[in-house]
Amino acid sequence: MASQQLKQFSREEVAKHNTPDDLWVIIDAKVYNISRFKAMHPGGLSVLLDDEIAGQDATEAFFSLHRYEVLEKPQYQRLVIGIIEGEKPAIHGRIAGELSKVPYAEPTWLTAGYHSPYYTENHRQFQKAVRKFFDEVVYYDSIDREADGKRPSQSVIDQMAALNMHAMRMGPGKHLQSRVLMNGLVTPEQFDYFHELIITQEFARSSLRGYGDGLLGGKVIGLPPVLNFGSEELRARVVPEVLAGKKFICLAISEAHAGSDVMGLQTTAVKSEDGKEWIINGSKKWITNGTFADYFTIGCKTEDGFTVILVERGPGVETKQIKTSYSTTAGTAYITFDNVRVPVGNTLGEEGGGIFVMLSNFNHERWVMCCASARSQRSIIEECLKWTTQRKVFGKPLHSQAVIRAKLAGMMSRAESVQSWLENITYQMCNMSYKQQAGKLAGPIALLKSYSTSCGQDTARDAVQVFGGRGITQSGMGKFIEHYHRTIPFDSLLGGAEDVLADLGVRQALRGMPKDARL
Ligand code: HEM
Repeated sequence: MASQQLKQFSREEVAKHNTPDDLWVIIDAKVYNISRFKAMHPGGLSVLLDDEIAGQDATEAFFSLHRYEVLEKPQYQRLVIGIIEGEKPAIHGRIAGELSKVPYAEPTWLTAGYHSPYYTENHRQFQKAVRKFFDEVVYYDSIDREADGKRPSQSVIDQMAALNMHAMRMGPGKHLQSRVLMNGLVTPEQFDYFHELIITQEFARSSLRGYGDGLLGGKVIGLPPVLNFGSEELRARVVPEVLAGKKFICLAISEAHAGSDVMGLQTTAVKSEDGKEWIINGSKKWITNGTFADYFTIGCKTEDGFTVILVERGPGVETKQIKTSYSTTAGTAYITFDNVRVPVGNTLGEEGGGIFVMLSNFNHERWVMCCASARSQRSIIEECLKWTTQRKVFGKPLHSQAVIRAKLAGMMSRAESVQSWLENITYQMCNMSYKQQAGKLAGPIALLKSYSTSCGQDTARDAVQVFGGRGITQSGMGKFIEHYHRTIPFDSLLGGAEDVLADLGVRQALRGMPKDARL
């Protein structure tokens, strides 16, 4: 019910209702009758009967123990019986599509009064529309699916397809040609890596981690080899249905036997006697979206070395769910291939040229992960700033403690540095060909990925300290901190382990050392 239609009460009137059988409280100007609810209150009865709560203004006490969303639930909305005369509710929760005013909760380009050389007016309009879409369409599905572990709802996938969001998540390129993007807000020619960064960051902001990967993360990494190295026939058949969200694809490289050591993989592909088919045997592990994928972009050992092949789900392909520390909505799978026959035309790139196919894929994949990591860190800062402001210790807000402020300083500095470096690299990507990117950016992107995920891990650890027990509790005030802390190791492993990537970055740099340089 709108505030103006509510019955008005004076604070003196509310104060009279302070007994177990007749119990009212005021929260943010609204009057709640909790006489019947008190017995069901998850926090117990006694806290509600306290002299400072019963019949009193419990706003501060309430917000130091509950998230705003508790008040939004229909079963609790029903407890509202009126409003304090002459007052209006002043506190709000999430407002779909809006920018946050909490410091550091948005990157500087989205913060009032700050400037950026990278983003145009078109990027700004695009960001607004994308945020509104993710807040309205994705957020609640993300919470529900993360909880029940089912794959992202097809209705969300379809709504994204209608805006050509699946195509945009593949970055700029020919696959966008003649598509209407975001209801025509950006043309395929205008669409650049900053538009893609916006999609990835808005998505990371409004979805939980397992869901984030579940919502076609496999396509983001599994489709590029088809797009860039598949035959025309294969592309014409596979790409449209995947970008329409009708069929699902995943990238299957790592195995129980090997991960970063791609040459140590044991899945084999041998040619049939007539040379027309590959016969594939082996297994793959930790494959995102594998449980529901129709297509598998897989790395195999072949006579000439390492070859990437597109396999379609069919006889001999079996997928089993792996339970990881995030939800099964990501569809993480163990996959077995037993004498799977695939036309040789499904080879992606040259036979024996799989390493090149993989390497050219890695840059974009890792950059996407950096976009998401930078954005998730900000969401954690927002949670921490709100919590340390509303939580009182020794009669003062939690942030009055210097040790807490020191943790916040670390979080803010890390998020800002990751975003600034990311935007610089994104700008380079906008001005380089795909080939130039492979040559010049493989090192910097590897270093940035390693740096941003290690920043994320530091921020997760600090946030748990700031939230205390709530930071390890799956419901209530710290639920997003618990989730972040539990799932952050994914960021630091997917797309290359942190240490391996840091080393790759240095080795790439050393390759560019001038021979005549001396101290
Ligand atoms: C309309 C009024 C209220 C409603 C609908 C309500 C609802 C809830 C719900 C749903 C929870 C558990 C969910 C969660 O973890 O967030 C909870 C926990 C709790 N509530 Fe309330 N509550 C109300 C008022 C109050 C008030 C006035 C106090 C007074 C201090 C209070 C104290 C607590 C405590 C101590 C907990 C346990 C918190 C924890 O486990 O960390 N509640 N309440």
